[in-house]
Amino acid sequence: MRTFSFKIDPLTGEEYYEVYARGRQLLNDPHLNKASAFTPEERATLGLDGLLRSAVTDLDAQVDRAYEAFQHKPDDLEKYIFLVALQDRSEVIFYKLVTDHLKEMVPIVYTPTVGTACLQMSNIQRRFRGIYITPENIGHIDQVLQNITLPQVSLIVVTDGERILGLGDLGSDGMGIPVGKVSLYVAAGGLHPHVCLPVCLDVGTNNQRLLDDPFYLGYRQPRLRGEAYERMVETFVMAVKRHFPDALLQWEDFGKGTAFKNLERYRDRILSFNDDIQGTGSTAIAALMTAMRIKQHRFSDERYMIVGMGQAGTGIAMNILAALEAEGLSREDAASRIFAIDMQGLLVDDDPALDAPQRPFAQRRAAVSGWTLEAPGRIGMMDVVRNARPTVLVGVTAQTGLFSEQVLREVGQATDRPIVFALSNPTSKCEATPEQVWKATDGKGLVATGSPFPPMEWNGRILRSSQCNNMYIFPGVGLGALVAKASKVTDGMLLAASRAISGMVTPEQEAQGLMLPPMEDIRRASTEVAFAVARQAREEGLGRLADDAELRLLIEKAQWTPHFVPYRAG
Ligand SMILES: O=C([O-])CC(=O)C(=O)O
Ligand SMILES: [Mg+2]
Repeated sequence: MRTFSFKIDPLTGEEYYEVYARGRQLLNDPHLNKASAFTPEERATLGLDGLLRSAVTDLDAQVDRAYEAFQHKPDDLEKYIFLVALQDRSEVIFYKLVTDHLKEMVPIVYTPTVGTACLQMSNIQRRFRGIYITPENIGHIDQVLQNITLPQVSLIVVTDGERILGLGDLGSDGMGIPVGKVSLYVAAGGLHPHVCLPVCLDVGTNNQRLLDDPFYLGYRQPRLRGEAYERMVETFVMAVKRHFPDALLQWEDFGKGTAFKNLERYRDRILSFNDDIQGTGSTAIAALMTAMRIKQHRFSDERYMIVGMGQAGTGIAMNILAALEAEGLSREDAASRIFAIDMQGLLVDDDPALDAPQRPFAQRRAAVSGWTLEAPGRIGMMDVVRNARPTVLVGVTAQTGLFSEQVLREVGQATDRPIVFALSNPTSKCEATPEQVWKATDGKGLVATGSPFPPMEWNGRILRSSQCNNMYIFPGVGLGALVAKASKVTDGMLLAASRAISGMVTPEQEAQGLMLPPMEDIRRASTEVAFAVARQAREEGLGRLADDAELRLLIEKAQWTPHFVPYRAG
């Protein structure tokens, strides 16, 4: 049942909510609760008399008070728990706090702390957010979607929890990730919290720790697989299409096998994209575009080693391939510059075990048959480093410290400015810290990581690493696609997003080694991405036919900043 409607006073043009909820119900609804900021008039007319303490404060004072309490929390997990509890009390106070202190808050509500939280979700969770769909309730999915109390659903982030960050299968404890992504859609992208829905497809888990944990709150079964799984996803997607035909669906942290399938199966059928394949791939290529400017190189001047051909590795490899082809290289010539390593070692074209996403990135056997190997057989990372002498290193393996000092040193000798992307999340899974890269390369490495790291002083200079995280892409892509009323998210739209992000990096930032805008600029970055995406959608004939100025205005109008709207009793 609706608890309020958004209205505009025809006489004054004032925006307000006509509120049907009263008293405790109002205070218990995080979308409506203003807590001590309810005005005396609202208190009198909405049944709040006596339910609040005497003082009437404004939003700024509420945020100051919350920030003070936040700072007293002893560690990051406690800070996370505090912020989630605040969000459960009042979305507006929560988002105002997060946007006012973005740099400090993002690593708590998002990567890396959200990873720590997901590892203990069943123990720390107080209230549930979003919706959980299981093999038991998928049969009445229409009822489930009717239980959503949001006034409108425009944006859905969905996971099945199989590959949460670099932490693996966390079942529905992984719901922390869609919740965290939604926080960035609002704080960075500017979407209204009333239109964003986190969803967990709780199909069970193969994580024995969770299955054995008496406190685990998820669907306590081994993962649903095969046709039954695919049927469930199809039923979900069709229900989304029926109930929220204009919404954008973001696929998040699925396992590799299902992620590629879902993306291909649905990318032309509904407005959707995969954050881990396309979002991470687009952010990485944006950072590489900047790196080429810094080095005054073309993509074809570099040799690329990608370790870990999961979703991120494959997405990045596809974008590098496209960038090389855009410089005029043939597909074959372009692919020969990419050395992709997965479980079996370097991907080589005579390996019968290659899967479809790996195949375009396999080296020709003839190209590597003359290599000197550490041991015959499998071609390992060190063999590639020694023989191919890569100048760009991308790690997406969830293997902590994989890029050893020796690897980094050798790459440092292959080029003036080695480019090292150690992208696994959270911090505990990083392949190499920026400090390790700089120490091994005499401060010359251009470094990006998935989780944030502090800068470092080196011979009197400040060196900075970039947080190459899909947070630079997804909020703006979602906003831009929605504002443009695009029917799908295309590769062209994602490329436009990457160009916009790279274009924001200033020469001063480049001089410090930054390849992406600093995190403090994430809101502006999202606006630029949204504009680039909407414009590209128009160029491709998939979006609104508005001119650039109109698109800018539409985006500006769509972006919400946290504030309270006056309430009138309805
Ligand atoms: O959530 C993040 O920080 C980036 C991401 O999508 C992942 O690591 O799966
Ligand atoms: Mg992800």
